[in-house]
Amino acid sequence: MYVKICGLSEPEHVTTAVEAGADAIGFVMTRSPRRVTPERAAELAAQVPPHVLTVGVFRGEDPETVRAAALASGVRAVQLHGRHPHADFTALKDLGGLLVRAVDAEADLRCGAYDEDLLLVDAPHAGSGLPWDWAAVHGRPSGHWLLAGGLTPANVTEAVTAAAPWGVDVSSGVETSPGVKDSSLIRAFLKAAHSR
Ligand SMILES: O=C(O)c1ccccc1NCC(=O)[C@H](O)[C@H](O)COP(=O)(O)O
Repeated sequence: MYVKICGLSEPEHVTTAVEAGADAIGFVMTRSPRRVTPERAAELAAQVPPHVLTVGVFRGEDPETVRAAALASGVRAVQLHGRHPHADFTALKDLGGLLVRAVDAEADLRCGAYDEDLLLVDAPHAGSGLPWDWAAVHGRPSGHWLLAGGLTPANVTEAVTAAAPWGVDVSSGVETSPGVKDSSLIRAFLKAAHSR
């Protein structure tokens, strides 16, 4: 099971996630309690070995703003939340990194429909930490896709059984309060997800 830990802002938590076997790490560079500047994301990304994907997370910014932040931070993937048109993905293709399209269950769930490499199927309000009806997407997305939204160390097994995703993504579920990550929760989430 592919696991992405999102919304990291402290070096300690980046180290924990890498050592506990995360496949990808996300840095939120849009309005959020987890927001980091591109410069801070660059410092954190410099700690990450090449086998772990670094992802810049955005919502609603225009492609040029996303491009500038991605280049300044050095992330190897860009994750776009919100109703971005196909053209925004096309415009970012030449960055050379992976493109992640983050959507809710009502959207087009064909991975690649917008030239993205990976689909992230999230709760209607990304980053809220609220669980949703994961079973509603069972068998619907095509290609490589991550399940997100309200996952925790305690419920990730149930969520994976319900939705049968290729991978999972967590942020709020490994926090003690919005934006404050916890190393023991990060380890517990990775252990539970990898036991699937
Ligand atoms: O984390 C945020 O505050 C955020 C704000 C705006 C767009 C995206 C945001 N987060 C995305 C993620 O961290 C994950 O992709 C996912 O939504 C995590 O969900 P959850 O575990 O429920 O926090």
